[in-house]
Amino acid sequence: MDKTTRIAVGGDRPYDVLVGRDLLDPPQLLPGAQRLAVLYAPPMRGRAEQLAERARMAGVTPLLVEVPDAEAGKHIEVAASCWERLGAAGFTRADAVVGVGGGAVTDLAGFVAACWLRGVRWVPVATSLLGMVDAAVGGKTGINTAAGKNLVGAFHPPAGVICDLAALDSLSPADLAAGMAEVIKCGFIADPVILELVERDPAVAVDPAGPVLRELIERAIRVKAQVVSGDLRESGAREILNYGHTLAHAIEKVEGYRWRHGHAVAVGLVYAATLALLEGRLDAQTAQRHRAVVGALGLPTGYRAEAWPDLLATMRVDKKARGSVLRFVVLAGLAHPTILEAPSDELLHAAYREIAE
Ligand SMILES: NC(=O)c1ccc[n+]([C@@H]2O[C@H](COP(=O)([O-])OP(=O)(O)OC[C@H]3O[C@@H](n4cnc5c(N)ncnc54)[C@H](O)[C@@H]3O)[C@@H](O)[C@H]2O)c1
Ligand SMILES: O=C(O)C(=O)C[C@@H](O)[C@H](O)[C@H](O)COP(=O)(O)O
Ligand SMILES: [Zn+2]
Repeated sequence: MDKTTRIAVGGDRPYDVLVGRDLLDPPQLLPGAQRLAVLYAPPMRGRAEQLAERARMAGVTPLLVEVPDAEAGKHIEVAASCWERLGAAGFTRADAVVGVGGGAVTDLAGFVAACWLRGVRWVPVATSLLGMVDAAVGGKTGINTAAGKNLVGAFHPPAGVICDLAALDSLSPADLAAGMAEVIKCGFIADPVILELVERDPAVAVDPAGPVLRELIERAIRVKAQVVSGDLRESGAREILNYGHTLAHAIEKVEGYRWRHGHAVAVGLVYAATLALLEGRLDAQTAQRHRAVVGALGLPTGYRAEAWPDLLATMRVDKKARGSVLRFVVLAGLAHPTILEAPSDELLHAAYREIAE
């Protein structure tokens, strides 16, 4: 039997992230729950049904709720339809929500739970790499709107997080690579050992059957757990987890949410490094390391030149902006994140020209 790792997340409402194989028991994390709404998208139907069966065996009544896959599920109308289902089933504050899937489904499930009766318990069962290392941990929940990515949401910590490594066996190579973008983000902002493990052999690093991926997952979760333990509501330190995301979210919006989040983050990391290099804050070697690691994972390192005006306009509604002042997370050195306040449009554009295709 494979061992389960427990990573503690602190704060006012502490919980554990469980990392292991064949973990399918959210009711254990939800004592007293009588009903569980199990939200899932079609690719994870089998896993959701298995989980529902396990809940039934534990004396808990499951309500299976299928939602559209990926970003199509992070929509107010989908959330509203979930609330209708909870209402029809008479969900009370004793009951709970479980999201089984990638980051999109767990973001939606957390948001549905955050708003129902002003907040019921929830557990994300992360099935994608990105979900395990990032989306399921930390209590940020939300949906997209016409105005932008994740602009509506709530901070609502889960009762616990389940990362079932067995799920990764069926994840596509493109989604594995997307998850690696958030893993290396953690390497650049806080844990350079992550970068060394990836650089040693990128193909081995992303192999779910190999010896390295689990260590990378646990390292990335520890970085996130440590940051959010001290700053759930992103009043300061948590902003470092947004490294690469100012441009990434703009690319996602310009692409109509058809790009993978992790792919957009990959471009955003290279952009943020270039910005810091041109501003004189980051050395050329560390900036170049971004491009090399991102490229070695088969992730994109640039974006369309002609998209710049749209990207700049979208970045102005980034959550880190204050009034008309844009703010970027940039590195002043490896594992030394800082905030770049009010960069000029000339600097922003010059950095973009370096990554434009
Ligand atoms: N809340 C947060 O802190 C946070 C952090 C990072 C990202 N996010 C959000 O997470 C989302 C991205 O998550 P993602 O990369 O997991 O994308 P995703 O949820 O869209 O999943 C990608 C695809 O993989 C499929 N999938 C998931 N698990 C699978 C498995 N085990 N086998 C086969 N297919 C599987 C999904 O059904 C989907 O088609 C974005 O919406 C992003 O904004 C949130
Ligand atoms: O948890 C955080 O904080 C992050 O910034 C992690 C990001 O990887 C994630 O994509 C998050 O959803 C972005 O948050 P947002 O507040 O910019 O929407
Ligand atoms: Zn992200």
